[in-house]
Amino acid sequence: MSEAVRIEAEGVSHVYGQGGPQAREVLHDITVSLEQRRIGVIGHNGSGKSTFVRMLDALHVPTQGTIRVDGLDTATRARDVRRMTGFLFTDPDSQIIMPTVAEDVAFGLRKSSLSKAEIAARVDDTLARFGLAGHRDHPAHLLSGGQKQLLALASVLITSPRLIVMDEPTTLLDLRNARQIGRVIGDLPQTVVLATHHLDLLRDFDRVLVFDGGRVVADGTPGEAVAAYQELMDADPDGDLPGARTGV
Ligand SMILES: Nc1ncnc2c1ncn2[C@@H]1O[C@H](COP(=O)(O)OP(=O)(O)OP(=O)(O)O)[C@@H](O)[C@H]1O
Repeated sequence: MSEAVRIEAEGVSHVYGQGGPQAREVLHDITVSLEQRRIGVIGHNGSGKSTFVRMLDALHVPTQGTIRVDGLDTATRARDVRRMTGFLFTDPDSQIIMPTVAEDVAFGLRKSSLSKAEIAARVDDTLARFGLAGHRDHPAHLLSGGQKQLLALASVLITSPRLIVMDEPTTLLDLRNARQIGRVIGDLPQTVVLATHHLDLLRDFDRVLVFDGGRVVADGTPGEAVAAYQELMDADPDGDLPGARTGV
């Protein structure tokens, strides 16, 4: 197993629409240092989870403060950070690039030094692992929502990134496929950061951050974090709550 990728956020704030009439600060002065292999991120809808995890792949850069991934400042070394990071979006349509399922999975290897035969073998293995072998030549956009999420994960994993960041990757999945993703995540040798409302996926995680109103309000084991999250909900029963889904 490779060493965990260290992630350091120092005084990180983020404003959407900075300078404009709609400017809004949605992350406030976050400082955390993460060196575990499995990091969960939970919190209410709109609490800032997506904004934070997107920063780990330099999709957003902080308006104040710095994020370092493996020592690289995401604001100045975005390309290097992206090279080591695989990002899984909630909406799989946003990352399906190629017409067929097999072509989409192979896309990530287009710049590798592998031969055509080696790429084909890797694609076949990956499709089998995600239950997509029977859809090899299927138009990717015609898969079901859940199959598309599996395809998106397969396409990210085939490139073997050192850090995998996932933003609610199980929203469209049925129980069986959500469990499958849970197992896949459990077996990954890489560092994983997972933002999710599926709290059960985090059961074996090393560390879970709880976001509320753009701040990290709790940080601990999955048990501690989920308890803190439930306390938040109890304290604000009329808030805009996602309904913590369990049973995955
Ligand atoms: N591109 C954007 N422009 C302006 N505001 C945004 C943008 N993206 C997110 N926001 C706002 O930032 C705040 C945090 O959103 P974010 O998506 O990070 O929350 P979240 O915790 O991931 O929510 P959810 O659980 O619903 O996905 C929200 O109030 C949201 O409306």
